[in-house]
Amino acid sequence: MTIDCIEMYSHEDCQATADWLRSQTAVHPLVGIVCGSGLGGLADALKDQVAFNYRDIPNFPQSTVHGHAGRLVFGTLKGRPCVCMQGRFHLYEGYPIQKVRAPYNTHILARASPKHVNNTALCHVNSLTLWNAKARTLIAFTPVMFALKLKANICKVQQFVHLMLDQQLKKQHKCTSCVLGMSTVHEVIVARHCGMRVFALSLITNKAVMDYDSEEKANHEEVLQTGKQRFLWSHEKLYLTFFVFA
Ligand SMILES: O=P(O)(O)O[C@@H]1C[C@H](O)[C@@H](CO)O1
Ligand code: HPA
Repeated sequence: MTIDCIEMYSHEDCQATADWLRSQTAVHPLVGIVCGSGLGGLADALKDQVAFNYRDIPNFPQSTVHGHAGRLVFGTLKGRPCVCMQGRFHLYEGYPIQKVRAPYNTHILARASPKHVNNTALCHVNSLTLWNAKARTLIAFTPVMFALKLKANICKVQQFVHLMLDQQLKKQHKCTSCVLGMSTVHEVIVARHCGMRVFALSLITNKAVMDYDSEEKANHEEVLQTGKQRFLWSHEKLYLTFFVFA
């Protein structure tokens, strides 16, 4: 861990980011949504939008993944102030954990598993590194799944353990009742650490590569495509659901 990392993402830096955003918009969000791959269109549902490119926000990381627009969009949904991240940050982009977690010191997200497994602990990456390393475990998600089943007639909603993998670790686990991801867990840890309530939905986009010997990787185009197709017919209800529990 270098001194640079510590200095770059200090409390003061996060405060400066938050202060800058507050000075630019009168919207004070009650809810924040991190739009995952293929789900950036969620932000388009916001009314009275005020949007910022990540590159214009002080101390903010940049999106490098295809399909992640790199915009922070403030507005209202069903009359409630909200902010959407069109683009999230991943360890596989080469970002240190301080950068991946930076936006959540300031606000949230979107995926659904009541528990998660932080597989990146295997390579000594802890979201609370240099911050509060003692707070390693948590009850991650607000228990809304049963209510969600009643309220939202979207796809099939099921509870799964969310298993986070780095690209390099993709073959290390045989997990039968898991959804796999490359994000979310660090976001949840930091948001919970900050006292936020978290609700996460995972859209199942593809069949995971589970063959230990396979060189195959998740097909990002397939992930984006599935996201777009599902989003087209489900976003109205999805949004209703978010806001019932905000
Ligand atoms: O936004 P997330 O991180 O959920 O998107 C998934 C995981 C990888 O970033 C990418 C793989 O195609 O999509
Ligand atoms: O196949 C996958 N593996 C891990 N994370 C993912 N996120 C979308 N698809 C995948």
